[in-house]
Amino acid sequence: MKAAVIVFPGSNRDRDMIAALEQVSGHAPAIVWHKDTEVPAVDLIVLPGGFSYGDYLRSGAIAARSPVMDAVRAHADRGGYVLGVCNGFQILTESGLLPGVLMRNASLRFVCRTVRLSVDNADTVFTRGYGQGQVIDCPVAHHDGNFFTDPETLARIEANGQVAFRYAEGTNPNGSLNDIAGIFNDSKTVLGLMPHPENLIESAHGGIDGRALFSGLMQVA
Ligand SMILES: NC(=O)CC[C@H](N)C(=O)O
Repeated sequence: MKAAVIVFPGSNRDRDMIAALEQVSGHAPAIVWHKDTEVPAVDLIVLPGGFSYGDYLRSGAIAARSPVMDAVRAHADRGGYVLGVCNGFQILTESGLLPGVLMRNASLRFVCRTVRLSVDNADTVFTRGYGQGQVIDCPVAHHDGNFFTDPETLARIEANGQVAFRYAEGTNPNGSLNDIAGIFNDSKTVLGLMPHPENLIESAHGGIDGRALFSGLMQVA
């Protein structure tokens, strides 16, 4: 599995993501600046967390229009894997690669804590390291994580197995519709999620529940 991590001005989880990918796969990912117009030939492109462009306008809105995003879209159109975490998820919705929007948290507060997630669809490349319905710990740190969409799109996402993770056990930190924490595109090759699995990779992090996402992904040649 070859991976590339895109870095935007204001990304701050890029180093954590690079470390997680390297630790689980044994290979350092390519690092691509958002102004580049080409991404090396890789299996997986990752949009990391952070505050791209200071979250001005809307979180992820300006990054979604960065020069590199045409190459990310072309990769996704070819069926290449794309993972967006937190600000990366926001960039994926803002660029139309995933449906819905991420609104301000219902509390109007920045939330930084560990939540519980249930794995809603374990039959994908991203989630096959988990059991169906498995409940895991995962940290969140965001102010715009409140997933929202129109009723027709929500029904389609639900019917098509596009919900990857749901906040479990009353831990929804932001008011997301149907407790949605992460979704896939229609073909399950693009995943966006608000929690940070890259921050639960080794026991020094306080747990390793995020590791199976990366080890499952790395099974791709
Ligand atoms: N940790 C992050 O990626 C933060 C995401 C985003 N800037 C927010 O606060 O909503």
